[in-house]
Amino acid sequence: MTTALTVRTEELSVRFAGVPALDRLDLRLAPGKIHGLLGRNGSGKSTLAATLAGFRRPDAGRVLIEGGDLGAAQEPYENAIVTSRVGLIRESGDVPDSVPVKHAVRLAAALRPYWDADLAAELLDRFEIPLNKKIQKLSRGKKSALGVVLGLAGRAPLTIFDESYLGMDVPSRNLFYDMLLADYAEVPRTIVLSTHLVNEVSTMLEEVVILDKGRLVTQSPVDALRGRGASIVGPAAAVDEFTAGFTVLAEERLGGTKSTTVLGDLDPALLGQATAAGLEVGPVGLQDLFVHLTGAQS
Ligand SMILES: Nc1ncnc2c1ncn2[C@@H]1O[C@H](COP(=O)(O)OP(=O)(O)OP(=O)(O)O)[C@@H](O)[C@H]1O
Repeated sequence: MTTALTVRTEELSVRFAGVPALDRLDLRLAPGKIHGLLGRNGSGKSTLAATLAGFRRPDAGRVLIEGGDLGAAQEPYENAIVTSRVGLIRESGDVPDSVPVKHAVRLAAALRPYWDADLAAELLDRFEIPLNKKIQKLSRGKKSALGVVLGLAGRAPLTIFDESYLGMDVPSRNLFYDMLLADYAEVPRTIVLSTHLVNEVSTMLEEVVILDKGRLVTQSPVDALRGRGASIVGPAAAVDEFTAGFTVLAEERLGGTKSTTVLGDLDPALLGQATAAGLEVGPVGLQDLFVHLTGAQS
């Protein structure tokens, strides 16, 4: 039985040639949730993922992983007990690619204490990955899919997908999201999805960590983040009048109808005004907030 792990970082810093890739991060990833690790290119997502998985030693501060069958908090670096329970799936694959797929599957089965062979067989079949083909002969998408299969079937109590599915086409990515959600419902574990495809994963996420230039921008439950703003939809003139005093994150127009995303709290009085003006008020999109918080261009 897999048991989810809790992750904490304390003042975690990682530097390359003196330049910080992670800068004094204090995080807590609650057990048994799907966390989005979001950030623009170079914001430190891969460095954080590798450090959580024990692939990299912090330059300062520390990573602590606890709970499940690990018990008390332990640091992952050079710790075989912890690293066998943490699955990091990167696009590079991290498997020797001169061997056939079935060898990589056997190796993963031997290394992963919670490996599920039936799930692996089902996933290899669903993603149409040929068992006898050498990994180096697989297409980029199939290589990514193999990484995803090994990551899901490993059922590691902390499983981190570091943009490992980006090489896959849309139907394959959708299959990955469906299989992840189905298996997570059956065997809860702590999942981290590192990505900049915010829209694609936003409905799956329960918690979000946003990095920018190695710093923590925010860590928050998704619902709380969505509550930081609102989208106002209705006749363009009425939307413009209502949103005049707000910080606008995004605007979209279709004929006479407009949708404007604003930052700020809409109290009941304002919500009443919006309804009276014939406007619809919805939660803010995660992508719009991400763009705003990281200064990215959509
Ligand atoms: N091995 C390395 N040597 C030197 N600098 C590195 C190394 N790995 C990462 N960096 C630097 O650390 C910073 C963070 O990189 P990182 O790969 O963690 O970001 P990321 O958010 O995963 O980016 P992306 O979305 O582009 O994959 C960047 O400035 C990058 O250039």
